[in-house]
Amino acid sequence: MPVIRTGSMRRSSAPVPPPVPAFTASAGDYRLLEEVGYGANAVVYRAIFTPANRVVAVKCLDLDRVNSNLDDVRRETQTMSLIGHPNVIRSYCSFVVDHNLWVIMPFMSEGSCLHLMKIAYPDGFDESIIASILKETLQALEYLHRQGHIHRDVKAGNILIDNPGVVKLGDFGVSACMFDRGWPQKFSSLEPDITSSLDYDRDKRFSKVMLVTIYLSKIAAHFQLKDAAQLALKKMPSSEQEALSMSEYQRGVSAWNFDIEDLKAQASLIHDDDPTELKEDDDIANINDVDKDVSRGSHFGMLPSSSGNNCIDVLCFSEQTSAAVNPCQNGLETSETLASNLVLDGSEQKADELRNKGPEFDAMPSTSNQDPDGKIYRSEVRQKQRTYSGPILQSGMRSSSMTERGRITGRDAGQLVSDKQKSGAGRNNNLSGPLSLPTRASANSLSAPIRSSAGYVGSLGDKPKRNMVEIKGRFSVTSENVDLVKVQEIPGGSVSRKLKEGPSLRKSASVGDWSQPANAKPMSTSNRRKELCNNSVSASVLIPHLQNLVQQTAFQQAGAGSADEGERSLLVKIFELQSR
Ligand SMILES: Nc1ncnc2c1ncn2[C@@H]1O[C@H](COP(=O)(O)OP(=O)(O)OP(=O)(O)O)[C@@H](O)[C@H]1O
Repeated sequence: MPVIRTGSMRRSSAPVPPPVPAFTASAGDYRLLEEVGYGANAVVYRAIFTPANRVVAVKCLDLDRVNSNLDDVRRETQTMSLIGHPNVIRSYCSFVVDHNLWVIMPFMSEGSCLHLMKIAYPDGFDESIIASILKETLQALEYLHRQGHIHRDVKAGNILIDNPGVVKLGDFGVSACMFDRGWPQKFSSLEPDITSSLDYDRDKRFSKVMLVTIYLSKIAAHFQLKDAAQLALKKMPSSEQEALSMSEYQRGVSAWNFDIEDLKAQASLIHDDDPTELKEDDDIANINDVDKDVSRGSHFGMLPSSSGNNCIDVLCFSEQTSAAVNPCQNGLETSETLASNLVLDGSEQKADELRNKGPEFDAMPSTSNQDPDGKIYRSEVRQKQRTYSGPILQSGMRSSSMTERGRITGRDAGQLVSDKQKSGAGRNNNLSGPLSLPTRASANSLSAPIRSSAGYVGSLGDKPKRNMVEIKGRFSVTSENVDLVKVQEIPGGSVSRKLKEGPSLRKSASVGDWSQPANAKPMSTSNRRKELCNNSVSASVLIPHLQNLVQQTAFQQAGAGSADEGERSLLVKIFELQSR
């Protein structure tokens, strides 16, 4: 039984392939063995290339059947022969035999993901396996997109696996070249409903986001096939079951619930001339560089700009905030420093707010008694804050390795995913793909809801435009992390209001007792600094947590429409947090 070993999918551990012999375009040189798969237009055989005694796959396309669409055949063979990427299957050569076109390609011994699921993983792959396969598949897609190709048929049956765990994307039968008829048309033909009337200049970043998301959602939906066991038993599904399966797939895809206008609006906020922005073509490539950035402290390879950019990058913000609220480690930075940072980045209003709250913030009561091991805790804070701020790195992803998490987490993709999550959170918590929502549904109180530039606020239907402008860049989170009042602004937030006003606040405050006591005396600057040094840890930890709780509760409320239930769950989560 084939085993997918996620670790073995790393290229470094893959054995060096033998040199490719000169394959000939002569049918006599190939001995067809067994049939290994078939699709709409082709049968695929395992075969031996006898001159070199080399195992290959021969895809026999029935030209009679594809007669009406020879262009597609030409495109497929052309594309495959030009491919040069370890995650994309290439063709060694192709030639016509009778009414068939033979395409000679590397033999992928484990077959397709669909095939594997049928025979060995009837309930679908584990999340870690999915993550690995997705990573490799995204690399393939990133390469293809750079070359101007759109695959248009990404599915489990077209993701092929070789013995040491090599993943290759195959089947270019319906792929499109962006340079053929102009980009927008091609892109529209990918997902006509979604991409009508795209303007290349305005929407190019959006397009990248869309492509990645569409692919992710489709792949994820495929990996969640639940009828694979039945197929494995070679039972034909009944028409009802087939319909059910199809609807499951469609839900898997549509659960992303694309809000095109919102995405376009966000895309248009990103300035391409910003030096800190990635080049357009580097967006997806950046996905692969995440690991390196993690070690440098910037998860997504997006560095914050101090020049008022509109970069949607909550992560980098979190870095600044961590620093700012950890004066012990980074020199003394108080609310004034935070405010300056905000001004630097063009968020004067937030800066003013923060200045006004400066004494409050600076004089937060001590929790040092409750945190005797403050230093260690503080160092954890930095890490945790980073994690919370990542657009896609949330609770479930934390359980898998940072490497895999990061690689699947592009800034734009994550942002879009977060948008989809926020918009669909109330309805379809389980449908947005195994990489995020299932874990989110079961998220504990510490998991950060995925955030985007548009923010959860907009997603809940309260003045999305205003919120988007407020939240763009990294400042929204900054102010929320240090400014508890911000929590109150969450719409539908009867819970948050209660959190502030009601006894539950007092209770939850016992976690870190971070609220300013009414009778607190003003402290001297040095005391305040010491206190801040101690308190900032709990404040920086607690506030985002509580905020996340509130967000989650707000999501739940939006879905369930039950304030009481949301409040109860909030209390439960606060209790969990407290006990940690
Ligand atoms: N190189 C290969 N090595 C091993 N198996 C392969 C290879 N290529 C294809 N297969 C198997 O054959 C099946 C059909 O191949 P392919 O998808 O290329 O055919 P198709 O007719 O283009 O299919 P579709 O209906 O998706 O268009 C795949 O799902 C896979 O199981």
